[in-house]
Amino acid sequence: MPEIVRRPPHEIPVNKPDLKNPRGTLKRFLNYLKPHTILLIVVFLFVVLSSLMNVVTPYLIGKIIDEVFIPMAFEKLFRYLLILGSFYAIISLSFWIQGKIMLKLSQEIVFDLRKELFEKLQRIPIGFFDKTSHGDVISRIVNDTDNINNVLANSITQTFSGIITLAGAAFMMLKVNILLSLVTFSVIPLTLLATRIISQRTRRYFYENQRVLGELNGIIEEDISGLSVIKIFTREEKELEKFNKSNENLREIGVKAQIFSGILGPIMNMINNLGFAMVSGFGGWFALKGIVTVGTIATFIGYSRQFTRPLNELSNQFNMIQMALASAERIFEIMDVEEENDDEKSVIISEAKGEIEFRNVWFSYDKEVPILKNVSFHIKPGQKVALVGPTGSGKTTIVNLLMRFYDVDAGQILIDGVDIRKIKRVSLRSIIGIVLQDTILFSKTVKENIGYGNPDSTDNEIEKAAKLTHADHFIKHLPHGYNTILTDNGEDLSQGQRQLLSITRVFLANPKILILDEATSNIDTKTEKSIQTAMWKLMEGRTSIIIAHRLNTVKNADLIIVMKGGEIVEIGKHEELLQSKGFYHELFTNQYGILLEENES
Ligand SMILES: Nc1ncnc2c1ncn2[C@@H]1O[C@H](COP(=O)(O)OP(=O)(O)OP(=O)(O)O)[C@@H](O)[C@H]1O
Repeated sequence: MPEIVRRPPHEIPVNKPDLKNPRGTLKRFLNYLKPHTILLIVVFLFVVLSSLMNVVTPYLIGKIIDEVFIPMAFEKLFRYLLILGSFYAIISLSFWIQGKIMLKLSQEIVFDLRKELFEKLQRIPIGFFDKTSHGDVISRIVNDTDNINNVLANSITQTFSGIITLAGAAFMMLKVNILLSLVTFSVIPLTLLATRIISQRTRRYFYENQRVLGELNGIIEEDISGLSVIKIFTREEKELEKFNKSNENLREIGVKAQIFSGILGPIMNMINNLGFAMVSGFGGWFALKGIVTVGTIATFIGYSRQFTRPLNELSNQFNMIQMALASAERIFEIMDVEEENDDEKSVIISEAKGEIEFRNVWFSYDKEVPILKNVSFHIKPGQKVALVGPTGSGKTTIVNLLMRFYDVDAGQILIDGVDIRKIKRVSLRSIIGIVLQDTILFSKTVKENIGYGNPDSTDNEIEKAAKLTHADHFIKHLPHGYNTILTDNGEDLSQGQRQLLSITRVFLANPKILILDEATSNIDTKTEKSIQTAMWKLMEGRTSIIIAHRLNTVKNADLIIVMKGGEIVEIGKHEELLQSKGFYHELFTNQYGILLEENES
């Protein structure tokens, strides 16, 4: 099961974003916004409109008090109320419109990003996943795009409107009364200080909270996937202890995080109230002295509220934008991975004969420790070749190279005399069929799974193939026969049944070259017999390489290639190799000693 690297939900980063190239990333990201320039301008205009109108409302309220209530000139009241009411209505409408546009736009952009990422994944060489965990890639496609979505939908407009409101309110205040402006501004340092101290702590606790949550998720995930092993080794108590410790940690840190984040609101309220009190106190004093009007005091009470809100929010929004940039950086990292590109002159092999040759092949996964050392062999069309050797000797690596999941460091691999680097990958891979030990099936119907490599095949062809491999028998007994939907890699089938399906799938694809990884695990004898029969049937008329674990296979093979430590140590037929009493003989008597004696007797 792939390890899923959990990144936090959009609001709280696990780690502080570590941006490598924020400018470059931003510039590149803006390209995704370019097609939506007109809509963005519309949104921007609405943001400016609503923010400016918002800034004017306290001024209007002050005016109503000074011009309507104080002189008791109520005939003007209706006009003012109409203006104020229209302002509020336009502000709300504008918020609604900008929110709607940004929501739609962010979904569209994220849809494109996810699509581009997934398409890219199909073109990335398999070697990429040796260095990057599956979980990390999943996290980039799901969580990082989600971060961007949230910032696009909310933070951009909020940041703009925050800046405009701050600047607008400051401008209006200074215009109306400088003295009261200074009184209102005097709480700014307190607001900034409180936000800074509390946010820093809250963020730290939230980082920690997410880390422990990730740890707990990891424990649960591992426990569920390894449940049978836990039970076999009776480790339930220990696992429970581990879980309880992590759960307790999460509780403690969760309480701290929530308490601290909850403190900010009341403290800000207190500072706001202090601001109100100061504005009212000084305002009253100034009013008595005739420096300001009562309306001006009301105006300033309104502004002091408008002023502190963006002050609190802007730093938060800035953090979110940074996080989204970090997410964009991680997404672009995948988009920049070098792709599997075919050489321009590469060819398509339409009628393959199935001849395979490895010529002095050297290969290493990390370009340091050689895994295959000067491997050479030649397989004639239609030959059945068994690949044997101890674990880690390089058998799977040979298959990986033949499929061009990796390229050789030195030497050549030829199919029908053509270097495989000169064959288009799609063509190469369609010549070769693989049946792996760890069968991969998809959450589709049995029928679709069998026809996976051959989507145009008819129901008749699928059933015919299944009959030939004897998979038909068990498929018919499934709840919905060929239309049964398999779940979670065919978890509801036995291992043998999964293998029979995978053999049938390759059968239908009808490749010229076949690679079979024989199952080593215990399958009941009846199914094993079916699988063996199916495999031999599949091999008819095809060049086959079998990573062999069974005596029957090696005995009946046309050629046996014996690997040891990345080298070919012997090549020959079963009897010849046994007689020469070399490594094959040793391997056999060690591994299959009893079987061999039984067979010989
Ligand atoms: N993706 C990889 N990255 C780095 N090293 C790898 C990778 N895959 C395999 N190796 C290393 O290459 C060597 C050969 O592995 P390979 O899987 O080819 O052996 P094998 O003969 O198929 O073994 P087994 O019979 O156990 O399947 C091993 O030492 C292994 O650790």
